[in-house]
Amino acid sequence: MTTGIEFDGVTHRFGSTTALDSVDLTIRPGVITGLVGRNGAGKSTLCRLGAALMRPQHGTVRLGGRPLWEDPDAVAQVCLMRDRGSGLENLTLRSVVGLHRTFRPQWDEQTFERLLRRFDVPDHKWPSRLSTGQRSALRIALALASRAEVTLLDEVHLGLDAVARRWFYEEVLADYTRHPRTIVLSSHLLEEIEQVVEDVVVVHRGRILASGDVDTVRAEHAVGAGLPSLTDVLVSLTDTRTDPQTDTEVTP
Ligand SMILES: Nc1ncnc2c1ncn2[C@@H]1O[C@H](COP(=O)(O)OP(=O)(O)OP(=O)(O)O)[C@@H](O)[C@H]1O
Repeated sequence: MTTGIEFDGVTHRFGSTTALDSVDLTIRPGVITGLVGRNGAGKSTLCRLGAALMRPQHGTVRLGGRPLWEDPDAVAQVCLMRDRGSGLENLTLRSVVGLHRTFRPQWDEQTFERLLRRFDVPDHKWPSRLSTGQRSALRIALALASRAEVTLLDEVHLGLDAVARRWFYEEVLADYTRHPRTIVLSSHLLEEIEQVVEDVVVVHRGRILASGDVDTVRAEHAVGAGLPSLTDVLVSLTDTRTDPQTDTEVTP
């Protein structure tokens, strides 16, 4: 059985910044969801709360209906991989793999080793000595081989070159097809993830402006003939400018 994530009235602030504002959202179980939004929209905050890295200040995050923060078993079902701050830098590769072997019950060593080979990641170096793209590939290999019920990939592929990004999308789809589960891809590369995701969530200034299956969200924002791209949708929802006459924001 696959598990989804529910955010129920979640508000989270950092000082005077409201990163998430009364968010009600369901990430459907067993689906690949794209999490999109402009810089500072709240995507990483959603991911961190979805992996219980932080406790929501208001509201509840649930995994398969169970409050996540209070439930260590549920937390163990979530794998969040980010482009930074995952602690890789201070460990040897052997220790990193050892931790995954211990704490990820579905850990698949063969998949991990195959992905390191495909992305040409040297396995004799400390993660801190890898290039940016090699470190991204290592994180991707760790996340996919973990086979967690819920996998959150927060901008994890940004360091990859164009060819490696194509492999990344192939690998995510292939692994998902063999082992269907809930995967969230947070990314600014909208045209690329559009090929891979089934659902999309648009976040802006801590609020959810649109969510649902990609074609429905695109159809809801169609202007003329044909469906707009996800970039068009994001622009139409968030491109605010200031009117110099009134000093107020206008949306085109
Ligand atoms: N640790 C923190 N301390 C203070 N403010 C923070 C912290 N983390 C996030 N914020 C603020 O919360 C808001 C949401 O940030 P978040 O990182 O979730 O956005 P994002 O959508 O992931 O952005 P980006 O696409 O630029 O990575 C931003 O205004 C950010 O400055």
